[in-house]
Order: sequence, then structure tokens, then C-alpha cells
Amino acid sequence: MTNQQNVVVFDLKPRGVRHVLPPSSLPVAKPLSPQDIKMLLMKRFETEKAGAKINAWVDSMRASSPTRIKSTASLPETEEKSSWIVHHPSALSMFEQIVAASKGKQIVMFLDYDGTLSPIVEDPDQAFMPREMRAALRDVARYFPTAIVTGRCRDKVYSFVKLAGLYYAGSHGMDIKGPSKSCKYKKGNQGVLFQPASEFLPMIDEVYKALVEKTKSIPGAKVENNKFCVSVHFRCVDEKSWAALAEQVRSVLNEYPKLKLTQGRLVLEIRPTIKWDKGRALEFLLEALGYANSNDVLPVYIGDDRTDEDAFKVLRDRGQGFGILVSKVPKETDAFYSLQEPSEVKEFLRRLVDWKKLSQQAP
Ligand SMILES: O=P(O)(O)OC[C@H]1O[C@H](O[C@H]2O[C@H](CO)[C@@H](O)[C@H](O)[C@H]2O)[C@H](O)[C@@H](O)[C@@H]1O
Repeated sequence: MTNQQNVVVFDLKPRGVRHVLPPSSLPVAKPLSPQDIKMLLMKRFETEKAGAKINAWVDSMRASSPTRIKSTASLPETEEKSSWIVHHPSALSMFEQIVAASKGKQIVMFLDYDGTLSPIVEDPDQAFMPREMRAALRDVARYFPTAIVTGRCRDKVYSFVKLAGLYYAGSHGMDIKGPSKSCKYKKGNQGVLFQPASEFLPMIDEVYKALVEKTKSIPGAKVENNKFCVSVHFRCVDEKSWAALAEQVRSVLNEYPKLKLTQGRLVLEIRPTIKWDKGRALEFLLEALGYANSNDVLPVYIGDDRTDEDAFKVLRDRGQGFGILVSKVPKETDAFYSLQEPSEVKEFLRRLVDWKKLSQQAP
């Protein structure tokens, strides 16, 4: 609050960006009532709170996904990496131990899409899966029940993967469908298995349109409708405009208390506040496959993103199976093992198929 020549001007901007009007441009104001003062103070409080929220969002937008481990002064980057690898060894170098743990158990494969099966690219519509990866995936699905668990719209990811013998869990697991062609693991229902957020469809549609409108003036921003959630991409947005983008997203989200914001790789994700995520989808799929309370299963989940951590945590908490994080750099993770990039994921899938073929031939 600035007091000049009997004129009271409330500075409603967040601290740090104060402007004081020159005396000549000041309006002649009536004295303020206690009610007015209370209201203005409340507004200022709200504005400051919003400013702090945007700053926190932008900080989080700067962090990688999952959060990269910060270098400590005592540990040079190379040592930090070797120490991380000791705790999260390569799933390729640990391959024999992984398959040994599957003795007498059914391996079930869960795979994230972007950054795991397809390399990260600037345009989300061009994230095609390489042909060799499709071949490896098709073979894996012949030998093991296999599910794609993704933040994407289920139909969209199917248009990239184009394999009918798999389970697909789109919209971060909020849209689950069984294999559309005959498959030895398929149980009963072949169609949609579960859509826990179906009541949110009209709301998500509305929010998608509002976000397209609100972000159209920010160069590089791209809004993607993922059916039960919406992605706002900022990979191609200049960092100087991240706060402006976050502010637009916040202004839309403010109108929808039943939606929440999470974050992936250079993407803000808006989704229903229901207690459902990739971890719950993994549990649901294990149950659908008949392994709800079974010790005869070894689930393996491979993913690269912060949203995959929910699934890694479920596996840790169950004490069953392994999470494998795809990352070249040390990150905070609940995964047991690591792979550096999608080409290593392909190699891992191939080795799994070769091992299975060999073990079936053994007398
Ligand atoms: O769960 P996922 O399969 O990993 O999906 C998460 C998001 O993936 C996509 O965005 C990411 O990949 C894009 C293409 O490589 C990249 O441009 C973007 O920066 C990444 O965040 C997808 O477009 C999003 O809708 C998904 O939520």
C-alpha cells in the first residue's frame, strides 16, 4: 500500500513487480471504508498467492521429469552417475538375475510409450515407433501378456503401435481396453475394461477448448486432447514465456476444482482429481489377468517419466517385479533398474524373447 497526497493506491501486483503511479496520473479517490480495505487486502493476498504458485510451477517446469538428482559439491558428475548406476543397474547387465527371478512365474510386461518405445521428438503427432521396435514388441506380446500404459489418448497410441494383441491403458490408465484380436492371455471381456473417469469427458472437452483459446497467443504452445486428460506442451515455447503459459493454464484450472495439474517431460498435464494413475492401472491389469493376489507373477514396468513413478512405487510396495527407468542421467526414482534409451528397451525386449524361446526348447 502506497500513501501519497491523500491518495491511497493499493499495489495489487505480486511483490517484486511494484509500480507506483506518478502523482499527476493519480485519480482523486474517496476515502476507503474498512470494508474496501479488507477487500483490497484480500485481493492482494490472492494475487500474491497466485504469483507464488506460478513461480513454483515454473521452477517445477524447469526441473526434468522425473526430478534429476542435483549434483552435490562433494560428488563430481561422473561419480554421481556411477553411484546412481550402482543403485539402479542396467537391466541389460542384470538380465540373467531378472529372468532368474521369474522362475515359476509368469512375466507380465508393462510399457510406457513416449520416451520408452518411441524417441522423444518436438512434435507429439510425429512420435512414431521405429519398425524394429514394433517387431520386438510384437514378439514380446506373443510370449508374455503385454500392456501399453500411457498418458496419451488410447486411440492415438494405438495408431502409433498398431498391434492388436496387447492391452492398452490410455489417459494415464483411465481408459483401459483388452486385446482386440485373439490372444491366449485374454480373459472374458475383449472390449473396454475400465474407464473410471467417464463422467469427466464433457469437462475435459470444455477445458481442452478453453486451453487452446487461452494459449494460442503463446508461440510454440501446443494443447493435446488425451480424452480423459489434456496435455499442454511447452517443449517449443521460449523459456521467457513459461510463466505466461503457466498463468493461462492456472486461470483455466481455477474454474475447475475437480481437475488437477501434474507434470511430464516438458508438458503440463491436466487430469481429474480421482485417485487413479498408472500404478492403479497396473494393479487393475494384473487383476484382470488373474494375478490379483498371486505370487506366480513377475510384473516388469518400463517407463521414462514422472508419471511412471506411480507404477514403480506400486511394484516396490508389493515387493513384486521390477520397475525399469529409461534415463541417461541420474534421477530420483522408485525403479530398481535402468536403461539408457529406447534402443536399449528394444534390446531388452529382444533378449527376453530369445530367452523365452530357448527356455521353451530346453528338455
Ligand atoms: O505416458 P507417456 O506415453 O510417456 O505419455 C506422456 C506424454 O507423452 C507425449 O509427450 C511427450 O512426448 C512428445 C513426443 O516425443 C514430446 O514432444 C513431449 O515433450 C513429451 O512430453 C504426449 O504428447 C503427451 O500427451 C503425453 O501426456
